[in-house]
Amino acid sequence: MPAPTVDLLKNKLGSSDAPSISATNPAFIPPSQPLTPGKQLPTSVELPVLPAVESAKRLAAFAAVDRHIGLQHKVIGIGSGSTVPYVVDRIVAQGFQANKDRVFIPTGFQSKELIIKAGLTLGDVDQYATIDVTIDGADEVDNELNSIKGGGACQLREKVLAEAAETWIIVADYRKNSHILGTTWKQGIPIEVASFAYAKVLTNLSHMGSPSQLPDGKPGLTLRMGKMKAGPVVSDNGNFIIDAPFPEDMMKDPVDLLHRIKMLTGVVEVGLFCGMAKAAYFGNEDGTVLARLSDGGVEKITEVPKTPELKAQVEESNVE
Ligand SMILES: O=C(CO)[C@H](O)[C@H](O)COP(=O)(O)O
Repeated sequence: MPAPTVDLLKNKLGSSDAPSISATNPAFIPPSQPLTPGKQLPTSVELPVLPAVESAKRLAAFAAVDRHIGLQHKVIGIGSGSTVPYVVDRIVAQGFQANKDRVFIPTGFQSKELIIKAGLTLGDVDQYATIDVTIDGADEVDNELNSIKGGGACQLREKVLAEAAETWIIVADYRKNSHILGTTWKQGIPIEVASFAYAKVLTNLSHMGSPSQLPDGKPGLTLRMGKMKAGPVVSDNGNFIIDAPFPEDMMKDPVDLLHRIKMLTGVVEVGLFCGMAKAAYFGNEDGTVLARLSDGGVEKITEVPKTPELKAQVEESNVE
């Protein structure tokens, strides 16, 4: 493993004259907390008050980091979306000692920026083919912890990092917790395609049963178009994105659907992640977190501490 940029980390994480920048909001600069061994540890951290859904995302992210990112985890995958910045915030809150010899692998432009702005060490999956833990968001999660991903058009790298990870964890708010995929995420399965092949793949998907219009009159099978940009969305990998909804009876068997779509020539990756997650954490509006595990176990976490316990443990053990 290459040596981490300790000086950069110290600046961002540990020194009192360089306050850490919040990954959630780069413009929010919390009071600096010296993390130097031997200094008194802060007992609590004031977290910004957030709207209910944001607070739910933050809780899920904090609980997942606390449970799955320990000192032994040195190569960590960072997913994409609006929940993941809280994952980075919590990792940063574990402190300098915990982070100084870790490397972080992004799933796209957004998470790369998060990693860099947090002062963490950036790596890539071509350097680290095996990742200890990847934590990522999801657009919807079913009973079996299968998920739809790609709302942010990052599903190719997200799936590579999910597959490379020994442990892949989902973080989301309560709205993503479903029985059957497509119940709440109605815009369809995000499919990354080679740009020149999009028209052929659209035709293939239509023949497979993806409707051009939804029952409520909203658009069905579509090439995803840019906002504030004329033309289609182009992924971080230079490809187009198709959103393909399917009827409920087809969504009930996401593994079969995944295999059928993946076999279409021109498809690069499908935003169906089946049988990959070890656990999913759903933050609730009431301040609790629902953890659903791949073995079918369910746990309600009633309290997520403001400060990660790991930070105190590591720093206490380093007190001179
Ligand atoms: O798959 C994704 C990006 O491609 C995201 O993880 C997914 O869209 C969830 O995002 P958010 O946390 O904003 O709900």
